[in-house]
Amino acid sequence: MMARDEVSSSVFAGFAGQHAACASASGGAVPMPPVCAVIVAGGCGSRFGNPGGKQLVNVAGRPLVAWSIMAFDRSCLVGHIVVVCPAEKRAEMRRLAIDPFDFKTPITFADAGETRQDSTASGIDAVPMGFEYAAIHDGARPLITTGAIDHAIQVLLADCSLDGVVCGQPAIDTLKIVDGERIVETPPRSMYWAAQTPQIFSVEVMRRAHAAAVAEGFVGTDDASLVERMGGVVQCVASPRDNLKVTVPEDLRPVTAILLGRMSDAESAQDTGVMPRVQL
Ligand SMILES: Nc1ccn([C@@H]2O[C@H](COP(=O)(O)OP(=O)(O)OP(=O)(O)O)[C@@H](O)[C@H]2O)c(=O)n1
Ligand SMILES: C[C@](O)(CO)[C@H](O)COP(=O)(O)O
Repeated sequence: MMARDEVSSSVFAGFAGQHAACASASGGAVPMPPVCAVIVAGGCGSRFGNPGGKQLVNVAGRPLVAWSIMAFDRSCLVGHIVVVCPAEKRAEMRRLAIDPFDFKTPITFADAGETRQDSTASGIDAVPMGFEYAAIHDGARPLITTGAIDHAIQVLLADCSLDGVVCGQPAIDTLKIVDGERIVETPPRSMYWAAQTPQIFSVEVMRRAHAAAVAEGFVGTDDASLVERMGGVVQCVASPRDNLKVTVPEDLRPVTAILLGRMSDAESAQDTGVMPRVQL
C-alpha cells in the first residue's frame, strides 16, 4: 500500500550537490541529491535541565546541534537541511550553530511543535519540492557520521520494497518485560533492536503517515512507528554503536570524549599523511 516508486540502486553513484569534493568525483553531470535532512531541535530539554535547552550547549567546541548539521552537510546524497526549532530561537540558532561554520548545503527552518512528532511533521511539511526522501534526525545525536547516513540512504534507495529505514543497533543487554519493577517475562533478545536516528522515508509516505496519526490520535516515540502502523515496510540498518542521544547531563561526558577522540584521530592521520587535511 505504501510502496514507493522504483528507484535504481545506481542512482546514488552520481549525486554531487554543492560540495566541491562530490562535484569533482561525479565528473560533470550533477543530478540533484535525493534527500532532505530534517533535524529536530525543538525540544525543551527538560531531562537535561539547562534553562536554555540543550541544542546550543557547547560540546567539544561546537553547539550540540551543529555536529549533526555538519554530518548531513558533508553527505553528497543530502541536498537540503531543514532545522526544526521554536520560531523565537531561529536567530540564535543561525548565529551560533550555522553562521560560524562553512556549511555548503542550503539550510532553512521550520517551527517546532508541542511534541517531537509535531516537530517532525512540521519539518516534513517544510521539505522543499523536488526532494523524494527525508532523513529525520535528532539534533541531540551529535555522534552520527556522514558514512552512517550515506549507508542508510543507500540501503533504502537500493531496495524498492522498503518504505523506510531506521538506524539502530541489535539489543545487547538482556531485556525484561516488567510490571512496575517486577519482572513479568524475559523475551528473546534476538527480536529486539534499539532504534536511533536518522530514520529515512519517502516524503510522500511520511506525509501520509503523519496525516493518519493525527486523524487517529496516535502518538509514537519515533517516526518509523507511524509508517509501521500503516503497514509500511521499514528495515533496521546497523549504525555505529556510539550514536548516542544527549538526554541527561551525564550523557555529555561520553559524547564529548568520543568527539575529542575522533578529532585527535583525524589530526594524527593527517599528520602521518594517511588522510588529506580536512576541516573538523
Ligand atoms: N517538541 C519537540 C520535542 C523534541 N524535539 C527534538 O527531538 C529530539 C529528541 O528528543 P529529546 O532528546 O527527548 O529532547 P527533548 O524533548 O528536548 O528532551 P526532554 O524530553 O527531556 O524534554 C531532540 O533533538 C529534540 O530537540 C523536537 O524537535 N520538538
Ligand atoms: C526517536 C528516538 O531518538 C529513537 O530512539 C527516540 O525515540 C526519541 O526519544 P525521546 O522520547 O524524544 O527521548
